[in-house]
Amino acid sequence: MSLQPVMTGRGLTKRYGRVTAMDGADFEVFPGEVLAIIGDNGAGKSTLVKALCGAVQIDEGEIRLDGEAISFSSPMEARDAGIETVYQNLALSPALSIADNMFLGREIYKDGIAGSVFRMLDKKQMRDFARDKLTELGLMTVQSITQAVETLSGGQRQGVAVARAAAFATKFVIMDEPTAALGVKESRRVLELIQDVKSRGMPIVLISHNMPHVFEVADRIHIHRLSRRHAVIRPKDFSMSDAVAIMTGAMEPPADIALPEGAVLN
Ligand SMILES: Nc1ncnc2c1ncn2[C@@H]1O[C@H](COP(=O)(O)OP(=O)(O)OP(=O)(O)O)[C@@H](O)[C@H]1O
Repeated sequence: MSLQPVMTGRGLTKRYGRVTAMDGADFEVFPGEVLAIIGDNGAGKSTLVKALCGAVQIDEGEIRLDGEAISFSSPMEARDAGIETVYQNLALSPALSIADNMFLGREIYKDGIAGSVFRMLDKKQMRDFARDKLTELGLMTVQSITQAVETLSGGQRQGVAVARAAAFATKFVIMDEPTAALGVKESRRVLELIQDVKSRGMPIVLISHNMPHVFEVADRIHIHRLSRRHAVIRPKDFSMSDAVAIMTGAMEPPADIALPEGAVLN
Protein backbone atom coordinates (compact mmCIF):
# COMPACT_ATOMS: atom_id res chain seq x y z
CA MET A 1 0.00 0.00 0.00
CA SER A 2 1.38 3.41 -0.90
CA LEU A 3 1.36 6.30 1.52
CA GLN A 4 -1.74 8.41 0.89
CA PRO A 5 -1.98 12.15 1.59
CA VAL A 6 -4.04 13.34 4.54
CA MET A 7 -5.19 16.38 2.58
CA THR A 8 -4.89 17.40 -1.05
CA GLY A 9 -5.78 20.60 -2.86
CA ARG A 10 -6.08 20.68 -6.64
CA GLY A 11 -6.44 23.77 -8.79
CA LEU A 12 -7.37 25.98 -5.84
CA THR A 13 -8.38 29.45 -6.94
CA LYS A 14 -9.49 32.42 -4.87
CA ARG A 15 -10.31 35.87 -6.19
CA TYR A 16 -10.94 39.08 -4.28
CA GLY A 17 -12.50 41.33 -6.88
CA ARG A 18 -9.77 41.82 -9.45
CA VAL A 19 -7.03 40.34 -7.25
CA THR A 20 -6.36 36.64 -7.73
CA ALA A 21 -4.91 35.61 -4.37
CA MET A 22 -4.65 31.96 -5.41
CA ASP A 23 -4.51 30.80 -8.98
CA GLY A 24 -4.79 27.04 -9.51
CA ALA A 25 -2.70 26.09 -6.47
CA ASP A 26 -1.98 22.46 -5.62
CA PHE A 27 -1.13 21.12 -2.19
CA GLU A 28 -0.70 17.94 -0.26
CA VAL A 29 0.36 16.96 3.23
CA PHE A 30 1.22 13.37 4.14
CA PRO A 31 1.02 11.46 7.44
CA GLY A 32 3.85 12.08 9.91
CA GLU A 33 5.55 14.96 8.12
CA VAL A 34 6.36 18.59 8.75
CA LEU A 35 5.53 20.40 5.51
CA ALA A 36 6.83 23.96 5.41
CA ILE A 37 5.26 26.54 3.11
CA ILE A 38 7.50 29.37 1.99
CA GLY A 39 7.00 32.20 -0.48
CA ASP A 40 7.48 35.91 -0.93
CA ASN A 41 5.11 38.43 0.66
CA GLY A 42 1.81 38.30 -1.18
CA ALA A 43 2.57 34.96 -2.89
CA GLY A 44 -0.65 33.54 -1.48
CA LYS A 45 0.51 31.31 1.38
CA SER A 46 -2.03 32.58 3.91
CA THR A 47 -4.85 32.32 1.39
CA LEU A 48 -3.89 28.69 0.75
CA VAL A 49 -3.90 27.64 4.41
CA LYS A 50 -7.03 29.68 5.10
CA ALA A 51 -8.73 27.70 2.33
CA LEU A 52 -7.55 24.44 3.91
CA CYS A 53 -8.84 25.36 7.37
CA GLY A 54 -12.20 26.74 6.28
CA ALA A 55 -11.42 30.43 6.90
CA VAL A 56 -11.65 31.20 3.17
CA GLN A 57 -13.98 29.60 0.63
CA ILE A 58 -12.40 28.76 -2.71
CA ASP A 59 -13.90 29.87 -6.04
CA GLU A 60 -12.52 26.89 -7.95
CA GLY A 61 -10.70 23.65 -7.27
CA GLU A 62 -11.08 20.66 -5.01
CA ILE A 63 -9.96 19.85 -1.48
CA ARG A 64 -9.89 16.26 -0.24
CA LEU A 65 -9.45 15.03 3.31
CA ASP A 66 -8.45 11.37 3.52
CA GLY A 67 -9.55 11.02 -0.10
CA GLU A 68 -13.03 12.48 0.42
CA ALA A 69 -13.98 15.76 -1.24
CA ILE A 70 -14.81 18.34 1.44
CA SER A 71 -15.87 21.95 1.61
CA PHE A 72 -15.61 23.68 4.99
CA SER A 73 -17.81 26.70 5.37
CA SER A 74 -16.07 27.84 8.59
CA PRO A 75 -12.92 27.18 10.65
CA MET A 76 -15.23 25.49 13.18
CA GLU A 77 -16.12 22.82 10.61
CA ALA A 78 -12.45 22.21 9.85
CA ARG A 79 -11.75 21.97 13.57
CA ASP A 80 -14.54 19.43 13.97
CA ALA A 81 -12.92 17.44 11.15
CA GLY A 82 -9.61 17.37 13.07
CA ILE A 83 -7.67 20.29 11.56
CA GLU A 84 -6.32 22.71 14.15
CA THR A 85 -4.70 26.06 13.38
CA VAL A 86 -2.21 28.01 15.49
CA TYR A 87 -2.42 31.62 14.33
CA GLN A 88 0.43 34.10 14.25
CA ASN A 89 -1.56 36.57 16.31
CA LEU A 90 -2.41 33.90 18.90
CA ALA A 91 -6.13 33.34 19.07
CA LEU A 92 -6.12 33.15 22.86
CA SER A 93 -8.25 35.18 25.27
CA PRO A 94 -5.75 36.93 27.57
CA ALA A 95 -8.09 37.36 30.53
CA LEU A 96 -9.08 33.69 30.63
CA SER A 97 -7.09 30.95 32.34
CA ILE A 98 -4.87 28.46 30.51
CA ALA A 99 -7.43 25.70 31.01
CA ASP A 100 -10.32 27.88 29.80
CA ASN A 101 -8.31 28.87 26.74
CA MET A 102 -7.62 25.27 25.87
CA PHE A 103 -11.34 24.55 25.87
CA LEU A 104 -12.51 27.76 24.23
CA GLY A 105 -15.46 26.83 22.04
CA ARG A 106 -15.48 23.16 23.09
CA GLU A 107 -16.17 23.32 26.79
CA ILE A 108 -16.98 20.13 28.69
CA TYR A 109 -20.28 20.26 30.58
CA LYS A 110 -21.12 18.34 33.73
CA ASP A 111 -23.00 15.08 33.43
CA GLY A 112 -26.77 14.97 33.83
CA ILE A 113 -29.14 17.88 34.31
CA ALA A 114 -26.37 20.11 35.72
CA GLY A 115 -24.73 20.13 32.33
CA SER A 116 -27.57 19.60 29.90
CA VAL A 117 -30.05 22.02 31.45
CA PHE A 118 -28.02 24.39 33.62
CA ARG A 119 -24.97 24.35 31.29
CA MET A 120 -22.59 23.93 34.24
CA LEU A 121 -19.02 23.41 33.14
CA ASP A 122 -16.97 20.47 34.33
CA LYS A 123 -14.05 22.69 35.39
CA LYS A 124 -12.17 19.87 37.08
CA GLN A 125 -12.18 17.65 34.01
CA MET A 126 -11.06 20.54 31.83
CA ARG A 127 -8.26 21.51 34.24
CA ASP A 128 -7.03 17.91 34.50
CA PHE A 129 -7.05 17.49 30.73
CA ALA A 130 -5.24 20.80 30.16
CA ARG A 131 -2.62 19.91 32.80
CA ASP A 132 -2.06 16.47 31.22
CA LYS A 133 -1.62 17.91 27.74
CA LEU A 134 0.80 20.61 28.87
CA THR A 135 2.76 18.06 30.91
CA GLU A 136 2.95 15.69 27.93
CA LEU A 137 4.61 18.42 25.90
CA GLY A 138 6.89 19.45 28.79
CA LEU A 139 5.07 22.75 29.18
CA MET A 140 3.91 22.54 32.79
CA THR A 141 6.47 25.14 33.81
CA VAL A 142 3.62 27.56 34.46
CA GLN A 143 2.61 27.76 38.11
CA SER A 144 -1.01 26.91 37.71
CA ILE A 145 -3.42 25.87 35.04
CA THR A 146 -5.86 28.49 36.40
CA GLN A 147 -3.35 31.28 35.75
CA ALA A 148 -4.61 33.91 33.28
CA VAL A 149 -2.95 33.73 29.87
CA GLU A 150 -2.09 37.47 30.09
CA THR A 151 0.38 36.64 32.89
CA LEU A 152 2.41 34.34 30.57
CA SER A 153 5.38 35.22 28.37
CA GLY A 154 4.99 35.20 24.58
CA GLY A 155 6.70 31.84 24.37
CA GLN A 156 4.51 30.32 27.08
CA ARG A 157 1.40 31.60 25.31
CA GLN A 158 2.56 30.07 22.07
CA GLY A 159 3.09 26.84 24.05
CA VAL A 160 -0.53 26.90 25.21
CA ALA A 161 -1.72 27.49 21.63
CA VAL A 162 0.41 24.61 20.32
CA ALA A 163 -0.67 22.29 23.15
CA ARG A 164 -4.30 23.09 22.43
CA ALA A 165 -3.87 22.36 18.73
CA ALA A 166 -1.93 19.15 19.39
CA ALA A 167 -4.49 17.99 21.95
CA PHE A 168 -7.48 18.29 19.67
CA ALA A 169 -6.12 17.73 16.16
CA THR A 170 -6.78 14.31 14.69
CA LYS A 171 -5.68 15.05 11.09
CA PHE A 172 -3.04 17.80 11.13
CA VAL A 173 -1.98 21.08 12.70
CA ILE A 174 -1.41 24.29 10.74
CA MET A 175 1.01 26.81 12.24
CA ASP A 176 1.17 30.27 10.71
CA GLU A 177 4.50 31.95 11.57
CA PRO A 178 4.63 30.46 15.08
CA THR A 179 8.05 31.94 15.87
CA ALA A 180 7.63 35.35 14.21
CA ALA A 181 6.91 37.25 17.42
CA LEU A 182 9.30 35.32 19.67
CA GLY A 183 12.84 35.75 20.91
CA VAL A 184 15.65 33.28 20.22
CA LYS A 185 15.10 31.10 23.28
CA GLU A 186 11.33 31.04 22.94
CA SER A 187 11.59 30.24 19.23
CA ARG A 188 13.85 27.32 20.06
CA ARG A 189 11.23 25.93 22.42
CA VAL A 190 8.53 26.22 19.75
CA LEU A 191 10.78 24.40 17.25
CA GLU A 192 11.23 21.62 19.82
CA LEU A 193 7.47 21.54 20.29
CA ILE A 194 6.99 21.13 16.55
CA GLN A 195 9.33 18.11 16.68
CA ASP A 196 7.46 16.73 19.71
CA VAL A 197 4.09 17.06 18.02
CA LYS A 198 5.49 15.45 14.85
CA SER A 199 6.98 12.58 16.87
CA ARG A 200 3.47 11.83 18.09
CA GLY A 201 2.57 11.16 14.47
CA MET A 202 0.69 14.42 13.92
CA PRO A 203 1.47 16.11 10.58
CA ILE A 204 2.25 19.83 10.71
CA VAL A 205 1.89 22.46 8.01
CA LEU A 206 4.20 25.32 8.89
CA ILE A 207 4.15 28.72 7.19
CA SER A 208 7.38 30.57 7.89
CA HIS A 209 9.67 33.22 6.46
CA ASN A 210 12.48 32.01 8.69
CA MET A 211 14.70 29.83 6.48
CA PRO A 212 16.91 28.41 9.25
CA HIS A 213 13.77 27.35 11.16
CA VAL A 214 12.23 25.86 8.02
CA PHE A 215 15.40 23.95 7.16
CA GLU A 216 15.69 22.69 10.72
CA VAL A 217 12.24 21.15 11.10
CA ALA A 218 10.73 20.54 7.65
CA ASP A 219 10.66 17.18 5.87
CA ARG A 220 9.48 18.86 2.68
CA ILE A 221 9.23 22.49 1.62
CA HIS A 222 6.33 23.68 -0.51
CA ILE A 223 7.46 26.79 -2.39
CA HIS A 224 4.63 29.14 -3.32
CA ARG A 225 5.19 31.69 -6.06
CA LEU A 226 2.82 33.99 -7.93
CA SER A 227 -0.33 32.56 -6.32
CA ARG A 228 0.37 28.89 -6.87
CA ARG A 229 2.63 26.00 -5.91
CA HIS A 230 5.88 26.45 -7.75
CA ALA A 231 7.97 23.57 -6.35
CA VAL A 232 8.29 21.09 -3.50
CA ILE A 233 11.81 20.27 -2.34
CA ARG A 234 13.50 18.31 0.43
CA PRO A 235 15.76 20.47 2.61
CA LYS A 236 18.48 17.85 2.41
CA ASP A 237 18.67 18.20 -1.40
CA PHE A 238 18.91 22.01 -1.58
CA SER A 239 20.63 24.87 0.23
CA MET A 240 18.75 27.75 1.80
CA SER A 241 19.96 30.09 -0.90
CA ASP A 242 18.70 27.66 -3.58
CA ALA A 243 15.30 27.63 -1.88
CA VAL A 244 15.21 31.42 -1.88
CA ALA A 245 16.36 31.51 -5.52
CA ILE A 246 13.54 29.12 -6.52
CA MET A 247 11.10 31.20 -4.49
CA THR A 248 12.07 34.45 -6.21
CA GLY A 249 12.30 32.97 -9.71
CA ALA A 250 16.09 33.35 -9.93
CA MET A 251 16.51 29.57 -10.21
CA GLU A 252 14.44 27.05 -12.18
CA PRO A 253 12.36 24.79 -9.94
CA PRO A 254 13.11 21.05 -10.04
CA ALA A 255 10.90 19.16 -12.51
CA ASP A 256 9.41 16.85 -9.88
CA ILE A 257 7.46 17.45 -6.70
CA ALA A 258 9.41 15.87 -3.81
CA LEU A 259 7.26 13.27 -2.07
CA PRO A 260 7.75 11.36 1.18
CA GLU A 261 9.17 7.86 0.81
CA GLY A 262 6.52 5.38 -0.30
CA ALA A 263 4.10 8.06 -1.46
CA VAL A 264 2.51 8.32 -4.88
CA LEU A 265 0.23 10.93 -6.28
CA ASN A 266 -2.92 9.89 -8.05
N1 LIG B 1 -9.24 39.58 2.05
C1 LIG B 1 -8.54 40.01 0.98
N2 LIG B 1 -9.00 40.97 0.19
C2 LIG B 1 -8.33 41.42 -0.89
N3 LIG B 1 -7.11 40.93 -1.25
C3 LIG B 1 -6.59 39.96 -0.48
C4 LIG B 1 -7.26 39.44 0.67
N4 LIG B 1 -6.48 38.48 1.23
C5 LIG B 1 -5.37 38.40 0.46
N5 LIG B 1 -5.44 39.30 -0.56
C6 LIG B 1 -4.41 39.48 -1.60
O1 LIG B 1 -4.06 38.23 -2.11
C7 LIG B 1 -2.65 38.13 -2.32
C8 LIG B 1 -2.08 36.97 -1.52
O2 LIG B 1 -2.15 37.28 -0.14
P1 LIG B 1 -1.69 36.28 1.01
O3 LIG B 1 -1.96 36.97 2.31
O4 LIG B 1 -2.31 34.95 0.81
O5 LIG B 1 -0.13 36.20 0.75
P2 LIG B 1 1.03 35.63 1.69
O6 LIG B 1 1.92 34.82 0.82
O7 LIG B 1 0.45 34.94 2.86
O8 LIG B 1 1.73 36.98 2.12
P3 LIG B 1 2.57 37.36 3.46
O9 LIG B 1 3.81 36.53 3.45
O10 LIG B 1 2.85 38.81 3.23
O11 LIG B 1 1.68 37.10 4.63
C9 LIG B 1 -2.08 39.49 -1.96
O12 LIG B 1 -1.98 40.25 -3.13
C10 LIG B 1 -3.12 40.06 -1.04
O13 LIG B 1 -3.11 41.47 -1.06
